[in-house]
Amino acid sequence: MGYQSSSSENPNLESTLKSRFDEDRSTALMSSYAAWLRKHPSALESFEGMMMPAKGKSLVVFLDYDGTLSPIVEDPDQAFISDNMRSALQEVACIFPTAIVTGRRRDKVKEFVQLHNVIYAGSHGMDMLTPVSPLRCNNMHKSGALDEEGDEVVSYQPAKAFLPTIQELLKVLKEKTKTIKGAMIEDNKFCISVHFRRVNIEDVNSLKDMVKSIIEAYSGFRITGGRKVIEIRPRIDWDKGRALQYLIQNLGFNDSNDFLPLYIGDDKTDEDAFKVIKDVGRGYPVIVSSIPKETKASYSLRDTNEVMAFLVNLVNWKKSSSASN
Ligand SMILES: O=P(O)(O)OC[C@H]1O[C@H](O[C@H]2O[C@H](CO)[C@@H](O)[C@H](O)[C@H]2O)[C@H](O)[C@@H](O)[C@@H]1O
Repeated sequence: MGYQSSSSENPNLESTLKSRFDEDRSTALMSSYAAWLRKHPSALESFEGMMMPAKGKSLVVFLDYDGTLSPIVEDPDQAFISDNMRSALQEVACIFPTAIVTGRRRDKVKEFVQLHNVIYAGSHGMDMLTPVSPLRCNNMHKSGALDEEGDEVVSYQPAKAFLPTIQELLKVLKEKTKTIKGAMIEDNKFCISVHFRRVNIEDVNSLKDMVKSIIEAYSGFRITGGRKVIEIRPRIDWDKGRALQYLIQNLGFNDSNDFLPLYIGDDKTDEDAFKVIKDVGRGYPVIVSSIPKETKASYSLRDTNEVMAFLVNLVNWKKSSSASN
């Protein structure tokens, strides 16, 4: 029998095997992504067909923030939106009623986005200011809150009664999680995020257990998950799906068959909004993902660059369909 060298005796063999393994893995990933794409076609590649039913109807645009309008980054405070994305969004919002529905606090996202003609629904829709009159297209870069600017707004904050306990919880979480390096607590006003993106992998479960045991003492709260984040929210029947329904009604579209909701999001919490659109039976739930994922969305976009290209397409589509009428 011939002698067969093992990979540990032969570093070249080891690296050949590794690169073959990597190739095999990326081929497998590519083919599973291709299979997933058949079920959730690219909203860019399907754009023309997708927009056929939208001719003559009002499109209402809903967008998540992190992972949709801004790329995922290590530090949540550095999740800036690019100037190009801002311009695309500004144009979209000039044509279609547009809302950003985010898990973050409303004022924080408004500070990032800096557009005046967009509705901001913060804390997973638990903090909404909706305009009484249509949003203006001038003065897009005003940075103050709508009410401070003198515009009439309707405020909806279904979890207001939880604010004192949320403040108490913030203190407890900040104090207790100090022992876990990299853990970060974000105050999202009506909910709290405990970030573990920068926590050592071996400490993540301890952090999760710690948060779980703290929240067990607060029966009015529940835990949900996002991208390397534990989210703590008041136990009320409200989520991004309910926020979408509220906004549709508030914008005056509820009794009309002539509107189509479009919702683009990347996270588990966006699934509630996808479900509402699926239940309505018309409109466009679009997931942002570069890997196959269990989702209720009908269409997909790979990343924030594709989201931007899609928004630009929307503007051009509207301009050309208006010109041909
Ligand atoms: O509903 P969203 O707008 O998607 O907000 C969900 C959470 O987004 C932010 O966290 C995520 O993005 C961070 C910046 O890219 C990233 O560092 C973090 O790991 C992600 O989970 C935000 O900071 C959270 O408060 C939101 O709950």
